[in-house]
Amino acid sequence: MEIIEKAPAKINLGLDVLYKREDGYHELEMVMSSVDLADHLSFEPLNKNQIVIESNKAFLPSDQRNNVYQAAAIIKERYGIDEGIKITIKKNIPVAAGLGGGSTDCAATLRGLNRLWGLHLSIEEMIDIGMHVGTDVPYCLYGTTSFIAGKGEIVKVLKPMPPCWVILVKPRLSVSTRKIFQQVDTRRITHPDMKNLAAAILRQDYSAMLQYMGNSLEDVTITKHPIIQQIKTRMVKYGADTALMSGSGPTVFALCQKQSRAKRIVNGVKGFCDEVYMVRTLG
Ligand SMILES: C[C@](O)(CO)[C@H](O)COP(=O)(O)OP(=O)(O)OC[C@H]1O[C@@H](n2ccc(N)nc2=O)[C@H](O)[C@@H]1O
Ligand SMILES: Nc1ncnc2c1ncn2[C@@H]1O[C@H](COP(=O)(O)OP(=O)(O)OP(=O)(O)O)[C@@H](O)[C@H]1O
Repeated sequence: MEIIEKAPAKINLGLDVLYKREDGYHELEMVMSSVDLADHLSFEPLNKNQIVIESNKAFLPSDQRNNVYQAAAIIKERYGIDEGIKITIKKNIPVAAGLGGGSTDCAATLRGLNRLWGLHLSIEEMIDIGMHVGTDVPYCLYGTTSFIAGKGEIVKVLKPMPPCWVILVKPRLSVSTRKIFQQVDTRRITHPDMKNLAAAILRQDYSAMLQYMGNSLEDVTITKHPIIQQIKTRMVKYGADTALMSGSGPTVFALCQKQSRAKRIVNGVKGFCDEVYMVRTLG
């Protein structure tokens, strides 16, 4: 029997870093949503008691460095599963981009193995395993517009964000989330208002949502990579309602409501950046 799971990319409509915690991580408040750009994972039983990872991207690790491998290994150990598994990842989400690719693959693996092995794991158990792999995994397990707090483990589902077009632009550079957090000085960064952002989404108020969107990490990443600011400026010039960096970057996303305008933005950034996606929000 083969099982398929879809793993959608996330965007940060908002990200605020409150303070550095004693455990070295940062206390966050975020609002995340998912878009219809997704990896596809398939799960097949193996005769040998092994975890085998295959993917369409040669540069992705296939051993314990892969988030998918880590999730499968924890499940096998915790629940004493003596069965082998082959997991094939069709990677469509850009890697190390701020779009949560590794975390969403991990969440899809928890869902897939839960089904395949009939484990009946609760969402709390899956969140507990997921937090050992990545702090965006709890959100990805829900995968629907949410307010997130703590290190990433507290998820409060909101309503779906008001539907619109999302244009994703990934400049040709990779950003280390850990290094960006190391450079954050919480007294000097901006602190976007996540509670009002969540309230705007609950009211389905598109213009208030735009007003409260913001990302505390943007200035830190832009200082290292000014091209991110150039992409933002270009997208607004071509008609975006707003343009913001996702996560720790470097991907920038723009929002707009009209398809014709979304196409104009895509044409305006193509040539400047070659990795451009025009997608919809997920309901
Ligand atoms: C910045 C975000 O993309 C926002 O969505 C995520 O919080 C990052 O999630 P991720 O890519 O799954 O990253 P993780 O592997 O969990 O964390 C990478 C590194 O970011 C830093 N980190 C992450 C989350 C957090 N609440 N505080 C932190 O300081 C830590 O140094 C950690 O080692
Ligand atoms: N299944 C996977 N998909 C993508 N990256 C993976 C995976 N497993 C491990 N990695 C590693 O994780 C690192 C970060 O990749 P990922 O795409 O998750 O970053 P990201 O989009 O910036 O995440 P976030 O937005 O949560 O910070 C890369 O160096 C990559 O090699």
